[in-house]
Amino acid sequence: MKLNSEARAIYKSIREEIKKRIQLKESLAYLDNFTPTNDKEEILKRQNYLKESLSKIQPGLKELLGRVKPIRFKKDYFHDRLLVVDETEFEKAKNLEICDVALEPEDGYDLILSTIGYGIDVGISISEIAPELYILPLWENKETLKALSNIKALLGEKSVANEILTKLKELTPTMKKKELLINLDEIIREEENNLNARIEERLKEFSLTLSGKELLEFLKRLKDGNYETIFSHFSQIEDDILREIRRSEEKLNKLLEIDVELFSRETLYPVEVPSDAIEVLRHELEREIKLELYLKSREILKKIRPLIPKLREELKKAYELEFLRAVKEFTQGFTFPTIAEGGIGFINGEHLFIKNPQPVSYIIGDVIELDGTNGERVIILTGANSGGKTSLLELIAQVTILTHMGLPVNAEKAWVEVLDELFFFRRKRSSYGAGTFETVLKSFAHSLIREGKKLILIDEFEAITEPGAAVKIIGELLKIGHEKSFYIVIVSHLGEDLKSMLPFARVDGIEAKGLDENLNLIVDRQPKFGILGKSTPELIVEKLYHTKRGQEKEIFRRILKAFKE
Ligand SMILES: Nc1ncnc2c1ncn2[C@@H]1O[C@H](COP(=O)(O)OP(=O)(O)OP(=O)(O)O)[C@@H](O)[C@H]1O
Repeated sequence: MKLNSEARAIYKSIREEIKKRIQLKESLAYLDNFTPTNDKEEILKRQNYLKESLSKIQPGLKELLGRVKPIRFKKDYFHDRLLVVDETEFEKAKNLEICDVALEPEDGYDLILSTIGYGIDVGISISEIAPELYILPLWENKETLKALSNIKALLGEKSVANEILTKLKELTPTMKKKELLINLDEIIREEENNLNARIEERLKEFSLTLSGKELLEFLKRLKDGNYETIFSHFSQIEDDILREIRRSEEKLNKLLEIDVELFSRETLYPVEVPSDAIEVLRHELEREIKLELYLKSREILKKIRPLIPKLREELKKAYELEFLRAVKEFTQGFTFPTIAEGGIGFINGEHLFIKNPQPVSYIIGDVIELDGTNGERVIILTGANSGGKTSLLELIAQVTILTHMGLPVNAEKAWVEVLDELFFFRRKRSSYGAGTFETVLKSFAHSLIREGKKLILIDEFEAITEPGAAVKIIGELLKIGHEKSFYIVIVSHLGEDLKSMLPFARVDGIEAKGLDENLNLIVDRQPKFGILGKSTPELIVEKLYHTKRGQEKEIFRRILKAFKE
């Protein structure tokens, strides 16, 4: 379906409304499947798809879908492993571009994999050589897997995400160790501090026990040359310290699943783990964890590999679901229009961007029957200033565009004919120069050229030229439009003149009903069909008559009287 630039702006604002409700970037692409089309079958297909899918959307989905993140299995090069193969396999192995390949084992690798019995036995496939490529993204996206599983549960369906999560649990101890490795320094230094604090405590106690009577006893033994007891006394504290060191070491060994003497015994206070010892340990642990991670990943991948395509499907479905959820949120209270022949009509349409709008019913053509209408295709919309004429044109455009997108529309009921083109011409407030007049006139003429089914909405054209000329121009344009069976709604204050020129046209009027208790205009946004809209000057005069005093009041009384005669 073709839209001119201002109609396109309305389409864009509708798209924006849906877009801003979509939480996942990956769901945005689905919007492109709903561009306005003049293909009736396609519209009906979209309607059927939405009717079925929107009914599945439930309130709890928003939060769950918001937690879905893309799971990307990206190819990587593993510098930590060497694949040893024989000559016949060398090319094939190299072409995988996943890790170094050699004919003989070499030093400097954490993992040696081989097809010819040098290290861990593997076949030449990515899932055997680097199973982490699949397993790590899944592990890192456990939240997404949980969300997918809950989404499916909410829809009463089974999810492979659940199965994958169960299998991934086998990786938990290895991953915990990996976590510990990141904080290895802090863990060791913390234990070191604890240990030194405990030793300090012991030393303090020890010095206290030396005071007083015991000190005299000590001196006596010293005089007697009885060094043994003195040594035994001091070695007791040494034993105590060594016991504390072992306690700390056992704690660390248990935590890190190792068996090493970490603390140096050379100085007993303060004790310290030398930095290079930590580095050696880190390296050792890294190798161990890598191997463990590789082996477990391989094991898990064997079981879940067949589930990955289904998982991809589920993710795609989740993106689609999020798109549908946003559409449902946006179209709350809307209805699917009936695709009909003979024009555009709706009951209780509500403007998308006016807060608490008054619902308006309208008809162009003979798609439905409303009192006061007679199947007219060309309509002149007249009426009170700020009555809602522009807003009604916008509402007609919104209903038309939504229909052609295949979406439900913002009305209680609607009947819309499939159109080839939609034109919307806004009133150009900014300039009244000849340039503007010329361009506007050209684009009006342009809208009438091509054949096809068209809806042309024009907002107050006379604003850019003098009323006399406007009647002639508009009159002629509308005649051409009528001859070509286009649907046209034009906002104009020249209703009376145009009506006498164009017997085929209907003149509708939006009217002010009167003044409220604060003397503000009460406008009935619902146009009266076939009735020229009274403009509001009379009500303004009435307002002034009521609010002014003395001589001024008298003037307004006389004007008001003139209106009533
Ligand atoms: N159906 C509606 N319900 C509630 N408010 C509305 C409705 N239609 C229009 N309005 C409000 O009325 C005001 C005037 O609307 P609009 O600009 O469409 O009037 P207009 O008749 O085109 O005015 P003008 O005579 O200046 O061209 C706007 O603030 C709009 O939000």
